[in-house]
Amino acid sequence: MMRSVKAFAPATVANVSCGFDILGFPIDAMGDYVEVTRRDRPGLRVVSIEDDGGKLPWEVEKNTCAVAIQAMLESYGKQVGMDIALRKGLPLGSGMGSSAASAVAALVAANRLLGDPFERKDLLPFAIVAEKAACGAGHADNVAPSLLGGFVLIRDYHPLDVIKLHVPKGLYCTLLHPHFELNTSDSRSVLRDSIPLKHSTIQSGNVAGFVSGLYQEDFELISRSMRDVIAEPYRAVLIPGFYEVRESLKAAGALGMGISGSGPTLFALSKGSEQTAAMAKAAEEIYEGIGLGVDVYFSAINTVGAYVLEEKN
Ligand SMILES: Nc1ncnc2c1ncn2[C@@H]1O[C@H](COP(=O)(O)OP(=O)(O)OP(=O)(O)O)[C@@H](O)[C@H]1O
Ligand SMILES: N[C@@H](CCO)C(=O)O
Repeated sequence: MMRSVKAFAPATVANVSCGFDILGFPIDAMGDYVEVTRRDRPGLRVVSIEDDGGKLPWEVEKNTCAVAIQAMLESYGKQVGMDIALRKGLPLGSGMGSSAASAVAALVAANRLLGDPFERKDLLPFAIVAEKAACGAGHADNVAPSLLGGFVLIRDYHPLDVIKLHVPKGLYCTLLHPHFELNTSDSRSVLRDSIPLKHSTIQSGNVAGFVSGLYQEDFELISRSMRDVIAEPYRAVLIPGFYEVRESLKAAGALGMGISGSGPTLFALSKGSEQTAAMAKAAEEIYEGIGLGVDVYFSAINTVGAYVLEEKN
């Protein structure tokens, strides 16, 4: 019987401009690490949290690692005692799916500790419960790609219908993380409850175009489809320099760009990695001008999702 398991879950870009709450992909560049260790008594404990600046909750009903594992154990039907150790590789409130990565890494580790009773896709509802605990909304467009890898479409939430999409060769992602926090719940609160019919038409056309572009490996179609009329117009005002950075990234060769998840990180897709240095330089100059530090990450699209790093007997 396994005594402890450590797993990694990648950061994710949710929405991908046109797919609000229904589209996302993971990146290779970074993620969260969770180790779960069996204990003699039933019950979960968060025993360590590193690299969170002391900001994350240790309570099992609040930390997404524990919330997710608890939901899994309820479905498993047996209370197994586990100690949970979390190392944050992702900045908080960044728009890179940080709460999701914690939950997914915890689930993959705990599932393996139990001998993998759940298939990968069957862990998703437990991760959604955790996401709801963290930001008030049970959106799956961070947890699903972090768990499954590649572009993932959430066709429906009730019941869950999640589809892994084709990843074209040579598609590359640049992430720009300006140094301030924007919580998902805050940037969801600026959104409208209803959208005009014409916006629904525009958005549906673009999400269909984007998915077709992936399968046809048609980078021009992907580029044309990266437009968001639902969330971006309301959220852009929360992100200093958004429109300037957008113009500079496009001029430097991005296929398209947008807000990663709920921001403030911005992402750009490109064909290959040749343009990424120019994109980063252009954006860095703009952020410097507005007095904001920025971290830049380059990554291929992660196609495998979360994985087990280490098992101890
Ligand atoms: N392991 C965790 N347990 C509990 N809360 C967490 C955990 N990791 C992050 N959070 C919190 O969850 C909230 C949701 O933010 P999160 O950091 O996931 O958003 P994000 O990185 O901006 O991602 P996105 O916009 O892509 O959802 C933040 O308040 C963050 O501090
Ligand atoms: N789809 C979610 C993702 C949050 O990362 C949102 O845009 O609020």
